[in-house]
Amino acid sequence: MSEKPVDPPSRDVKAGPRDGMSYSDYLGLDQILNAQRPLSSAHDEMLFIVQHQTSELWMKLAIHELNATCALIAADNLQPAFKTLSRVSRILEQLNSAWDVLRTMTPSEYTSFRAALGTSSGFQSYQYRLIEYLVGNKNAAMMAPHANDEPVLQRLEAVLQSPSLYDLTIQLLHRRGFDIDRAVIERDVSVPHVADDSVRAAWLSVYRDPAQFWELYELAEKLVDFEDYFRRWRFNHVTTVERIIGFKRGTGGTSGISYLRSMLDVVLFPELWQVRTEL
Ligand code: HEM
Ligand SMILES: N[C@@H](CC(=O)c1ccccc1NC=O)C(=O)O
Repeated sequence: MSEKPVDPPSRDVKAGPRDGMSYSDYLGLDQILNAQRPLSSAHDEMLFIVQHQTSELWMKLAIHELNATCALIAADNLQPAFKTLSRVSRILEQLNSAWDVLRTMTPSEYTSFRAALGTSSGFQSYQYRLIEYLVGNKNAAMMAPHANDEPVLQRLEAVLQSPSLYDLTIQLLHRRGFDIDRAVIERDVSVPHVADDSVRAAWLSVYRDPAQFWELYELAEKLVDFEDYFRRWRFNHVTTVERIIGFKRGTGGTSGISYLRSMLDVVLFPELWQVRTEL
């Protein structure tokens, strides 16, 4: 019996001709695989570079999915928002597992090339800052490292001034009939949301009767999932840092461990955590 001929892959005519396009061309591997330029002869610097580059790629996807999630929630289109939010949590899981690779680097191995890093630091990751802003950890001061990069500054500023994932969720609660304080709906979105009784009361109603508010209940749990994974990322970071550089100051100019530990206290969706005590 002869085999059915395989159809050629479909082509997107908008993108123009692609004859002869290879795997490498499509993925831009020339750029990606030539972007590892160690500054020292230390063996482990390659690990350090690849670890950060892969993290930045996953962050790029997380931003793409978070932007989509925000638009979907604003449009009351919750089912697809659940999918994009789940994907973001899975990306964080990926980033969390990646710490296991970096943890194989000892303090002496890191010290052998740390000086080459100069004043560069993860503190200057604009994609990380975009994620923090998108999910509501707003702090205008964190734009300072990007003062000389106008396009990045504009992106950060736009997200800083836009409602976060949680602001949009609270607006959704309001649209679905919950009595949310006006001050919360009309708040200045460029600063972090502060826990509010009317929001907590709304979530309490949702959690007390999931069957009646199933979509909101599912959204709430997806948000808790996200924050849970994000907390794990922060914890993995601070623990790895302590293990590798102890209490040395950070290259980015912060106190290092004490600064990173203070970030463990950030609560993105406070009422969703508070409500648990009342159930
Ligand atoms: C040897 C490994 C690492 C060490 C010793 C380290 C150390 C530090 C320190 C000390 C800070 C505080 C800022 C400073 O003063 O520099 C920091 C911030 C940061 N690091 Fe790392 N880090 C490591 C790996 C990573 C990796 C793999 C990532 C992933 C992208 C990362 C992302 C960040 C981010 C985003 C911040 C800013 C955090 C915030 O402002 O809340 N770091 N890191
Ligand atoms: N802040 C780190 C340096 C560091 O980890 C780093 C340096 C350059 C690019 C990314 C980095 N990763 C996370 O902060 C340190 O103080 O050793």
